[in-house]
Amino acid sequence: MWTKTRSADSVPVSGLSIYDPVHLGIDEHGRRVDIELVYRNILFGGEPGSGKSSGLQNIIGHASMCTDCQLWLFDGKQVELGLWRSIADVFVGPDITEAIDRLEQLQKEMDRRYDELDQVRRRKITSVDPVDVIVAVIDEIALFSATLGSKDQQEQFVRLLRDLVARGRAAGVIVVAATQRPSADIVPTSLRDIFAYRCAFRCTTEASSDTILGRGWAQQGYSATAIAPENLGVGLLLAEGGIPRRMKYAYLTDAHIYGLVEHSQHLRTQHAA
Ligand SMILES: Nc1ncnc2c1ncn2[C@@H]1O[C@H](COP(=O)(O)OP(=O)(O)OP(=O)(O)O)[C@@H](O)[C@H]1O
Repeated sequence: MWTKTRSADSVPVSGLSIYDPVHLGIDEHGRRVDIELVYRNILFGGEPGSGKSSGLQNIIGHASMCTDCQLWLFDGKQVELGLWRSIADVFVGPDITEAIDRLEQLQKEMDRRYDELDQVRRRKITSVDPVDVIVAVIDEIALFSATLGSKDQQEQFVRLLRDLVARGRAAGVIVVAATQRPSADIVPTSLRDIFAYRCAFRCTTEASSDTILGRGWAQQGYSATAIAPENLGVGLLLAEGGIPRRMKYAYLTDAHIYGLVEHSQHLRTQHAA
């Protein structure tokens, strides 16, 4: 059982809250990298096979151990997030119509929460409120915004995504998104800039790296092109107002995920009882 006096290098696996820091990995000095995800969003980008899913899996792993959040998984590739399917509150495969329906549902829920907050003259939900934080994980953005469906549907998907990233935070809607196509058509500046956390895994060009981190970082020496192809799971993590931090993500094997899923089912059943 996790207690607040745990040692600095252990990672709690039970009794977590989505309001707790989320462990992602270690930096190049061997220090833990934990992020405050609540009230924020995170974007992962990098070439195929660079390790982006280890970023997603760590966040889902944390959320799976929390009884104060819902997991909404949008898996354009169907198999990337599939291991978590049995504990997901919503699971959308490569189906643009369903993805749009679900994002609209999230948008309505966000607006409903803002109406309620407004009525009680508050600006954001907190851990004492009896509402779940919703963690919406989208892998891969490009499949929904540029590959599946019609142009109209793709544009609608991007509009909804942008609105949720821009306005969802205080209403307890967190967007975690990944793309293996870090280009301006998939991640326009207006979308990129509203993610508080951005992480670039290995990229082939400085322009791609800047597409994720923000213009100018490559010129200042922070380019994900410098990550060697064999350094899987290494990324440059940028937090609002900071400088990119090179880090290595913790890696969850399939066996770890099976274990977490089983434990999560147990936690959720206990919580519902
Ligand atoms: N943090 C990590 N530590 C060690 N190895 C890793 C790590 N992350 C990924 N790998 C290795 O790299 C392989 C590819 O990683 P992963 O599937 O996460 O890449 P990806 O960027 O999500 O790929 P895609 O763009 O196809 O979704 C994994 O199967 C694993 O072997």
